[in-house]
Amino acid sequence: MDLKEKAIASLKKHASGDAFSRLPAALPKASVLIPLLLRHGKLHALLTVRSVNLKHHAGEVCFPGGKSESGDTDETHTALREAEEEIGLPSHTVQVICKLFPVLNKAGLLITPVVAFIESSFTPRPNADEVSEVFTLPLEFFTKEADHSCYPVPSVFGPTHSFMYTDPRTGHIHQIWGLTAALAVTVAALALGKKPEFELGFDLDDPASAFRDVLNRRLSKL
Ligand SMILES: Nc1ncnc2c1ncn2[C@@H]1O[C@H](COP(=O)(O)O)[C@@H](OP(=O)(O)O)[C@H]1O
Ligand SMILES: CC(=O)SCCNC(=O)CCNC(=O)[C@H](O)C(C)(C)COP(=O)(O)O
Ligand SMILES: [Mg+2]
Repeated sequence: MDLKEKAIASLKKHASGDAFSRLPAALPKASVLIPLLLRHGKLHALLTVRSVNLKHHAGEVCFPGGKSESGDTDETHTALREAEEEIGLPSHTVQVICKLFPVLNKAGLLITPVVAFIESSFTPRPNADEVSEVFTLPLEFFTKEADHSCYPVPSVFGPTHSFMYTDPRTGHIHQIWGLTAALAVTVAALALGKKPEFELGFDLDDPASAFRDVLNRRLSKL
């Protein structure tokens, strides 16, 4: 099996399917698309830098995504629609792999991560109202200790991860932390089938139970 097929098989084992579609309907929902691509024979992930003019998370690094709208048929539709709006990613060129476990953020938004492969040749067209920059980086970056640090503040699971990535194309230094870092670390570990050099905070063979525990704990506090 090649790299991509291996990643797909491994990610699919952790698909949440529709196990969470019966959560409290009143919860506001959002989706993020975690776009993977092959570049120079390696798996890469695509991230965006949010416009400094946004009300929430201004200037922060995140995956394409946003809040669910009434016309969306499901979480995947939300993720694809948002990615098309934010970076001009045509939905029909996207190979959706699976949905992962939803996470509840501090604002009470239930966020479903949707993992997908996009074409290696994709050229982003960022919508300047929402996105100031788009970059890709090797997924294995999120398994390495070199540019990683940890804050003893609880995040999605375990402590808050933070990475400093220097983009060799632009020289820009991006901080990737919090929710986005937690998702990147999870997808890197699952897709590459590799434990990170730092403490992951959950069992790589059974991330579902860790995610379910975190979600139930958060839901019980609502
Ligand atoms: N055309 C537009 N111009 C400026 N901001 C927009 C916009 N469309 C959406 N937004 C804002 O962009 C943010 C992300 O939206 P979405 O959920 O669709 O990704 C939201 O703001 P905040 O994140 O500041 O609340 C939303 O209000
Ligand atoms: C809660 C944290 O961890 S903040 C730390 C770093 N920032 C992030 O990880 C960005 C997290 N936010 C997002 O991904 C988006 O705002 C999201 C919650 C998906 C909503 O999308 P939208 O703001 O409408 O387009
Ligand atoms: Mg958005």
